[in-house]
Amino acid sequence: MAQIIPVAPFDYVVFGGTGDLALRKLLPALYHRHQDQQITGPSRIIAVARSALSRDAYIAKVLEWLKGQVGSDFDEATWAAFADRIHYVAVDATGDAGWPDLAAALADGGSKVRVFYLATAPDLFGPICRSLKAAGLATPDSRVVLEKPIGTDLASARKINDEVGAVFAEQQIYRIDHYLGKETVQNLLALRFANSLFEPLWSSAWIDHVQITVAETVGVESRAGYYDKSGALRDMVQNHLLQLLCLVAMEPPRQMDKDAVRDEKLKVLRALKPMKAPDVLSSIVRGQYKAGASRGEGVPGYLDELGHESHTETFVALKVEIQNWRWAGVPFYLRTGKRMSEKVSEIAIQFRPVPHSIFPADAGVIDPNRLIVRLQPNEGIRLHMMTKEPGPGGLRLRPASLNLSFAETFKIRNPDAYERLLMDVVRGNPTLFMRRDEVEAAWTWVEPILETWERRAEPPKPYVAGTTGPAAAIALIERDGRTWNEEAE
Ligand SMILES: NC(=O)C1=CN([C@@H]2O[C@H](COP(=O)(O)OP(=O)(O)OC[C@H]3O[C@@H](n4cnc5c(N)ncnc54)[C@H](OP(=O)(O)O)[C@@H]3O)[C@@H](O)[C@H]2O)C=CC1
Ligand SMILES: O=C1O[C@H](COP(=O)(O)O)[C@@H](O)[C@H](O)[C@H]1O
Repeated sequence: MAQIIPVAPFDYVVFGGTGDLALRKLLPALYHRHQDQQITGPSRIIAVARSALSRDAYIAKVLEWLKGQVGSDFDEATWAAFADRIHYVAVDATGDAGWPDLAAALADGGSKVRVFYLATAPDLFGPICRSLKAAGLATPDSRVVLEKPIGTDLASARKINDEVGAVFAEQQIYRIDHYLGKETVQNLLALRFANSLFEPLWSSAWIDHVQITVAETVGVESRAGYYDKSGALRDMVQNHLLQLLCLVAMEPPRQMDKDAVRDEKLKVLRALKPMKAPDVLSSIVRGQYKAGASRGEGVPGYLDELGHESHTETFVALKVEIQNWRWAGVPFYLRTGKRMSEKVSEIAIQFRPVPHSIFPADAGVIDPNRLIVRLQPNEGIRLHMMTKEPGPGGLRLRPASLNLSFAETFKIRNPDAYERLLMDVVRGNPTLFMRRDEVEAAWTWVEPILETWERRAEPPKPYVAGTTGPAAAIALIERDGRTWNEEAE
């Protein structure tokens, strides 16, 4: 049984409270934390949105979504107590309406931790923060959580950071990247820094290359409006995939502390080899899904869903290099896409072959070791090794795996990333959140790619929905004599 340490009583003010993110992720995460008795005393969730809704109507909406999201963890008694914590205030973030009501709701809050979670479009972050200040609600101890995306390029990210920074000090600002809250992503830190086994091997001396894959089976569906202005590079690579890369590649931080960890990640981002125009053409593949099949059912293409022509990429594969002593010459292959053959997020560390084989040729081929960190689904860690095939006579080598399945080992529900992150904000621990300089360093690296794409105005390569992406992505890695890890679980 995991140890649950209750957090101090809080007022969580969720802007965008009627939105998809709040209803699908944030409220269910808070429900689970409440159910596990981590949320204490008079803690409240104050949902804020434009719609004129009564508290009862909002609670009914939450209930409808929650049942679908938490499944068998739903129970009436827990829900009744959780619903008591929920309040709703209609506020227009870009106008004057509703702010006095929010101030009145917070006035009887007592001395609780105050968190403003901005689950809205990022162009509202500045106006919301200014209004919070004008209404006297942004106290020196309160915290603000910024959902991704933080801007669409470096200039817009800086503008948002400046606007929010004019109201809140950096230590009050929590820029969320929910991948950092995933259990297996934190396990990557445990794997690297709570075991002495891997660190001596963790460099170009022993590692041939690294692959990071985040594949989804879903299409863009109801988020097409947002997604078409974003694309896979902005939506997934600039944040989630680069954060994963940082955790694989960073030097050991001196301690698990907010600045020690974020300083090391920042060094990696700054060491990424810049993508000049020729590199963009040779090292990156953009794709867009056409109609196909997903889990046995026909699905439309991206353009059919969107209803107009678009060059936005729904898939991207990149070969990335890190210019430092540890990683010189070790390619990091990243890929992410929508409407892929299966939902899988994993990191594959491919070790170098043995320097010399002592075995006769008929013993079989010696596959180099491969370490797979599976982020989702079937979270766990697998180490592929060579073993001797059992039996007398001769000596034949066979690949086999050491398999650590988290579900089988720990037998507890795998909490959603938001559960941990929402509680970390209340605890005042920003280690698993992005600092301003990290976000801006990531945009600095991504921006020349976007500029090259814009200048060339080439359409992305088509791929059939339900496949592993465009053929050019396979060629990207095979040109180097390597292959994507597609092994089945
Ligand atoms: N959905 C997801 O899975 C993820 C979303 N994000 C990001 O989070 C943000 C929110 O996403 P999502 O929930 O999907 O968006 P939705 O469009 O579903 O929700 C937007 C929310 O913002 C509110 N809102 C809009 N304008 C105003 C305004 N002027 N004043 C007050 N409230 C306003 C809406 O209120 P009302 O309904 O009353 O108009 C609604 O609650 C986006 O930036 C998105 O990119 C990030 C990661 C994942
Ligand atoms: O931030 C985002 O992440 C989701 C994928 O998250 P996961 O936890 O389901 O792996 C992605 O679908 C979405 O487009 C993106 O904005």
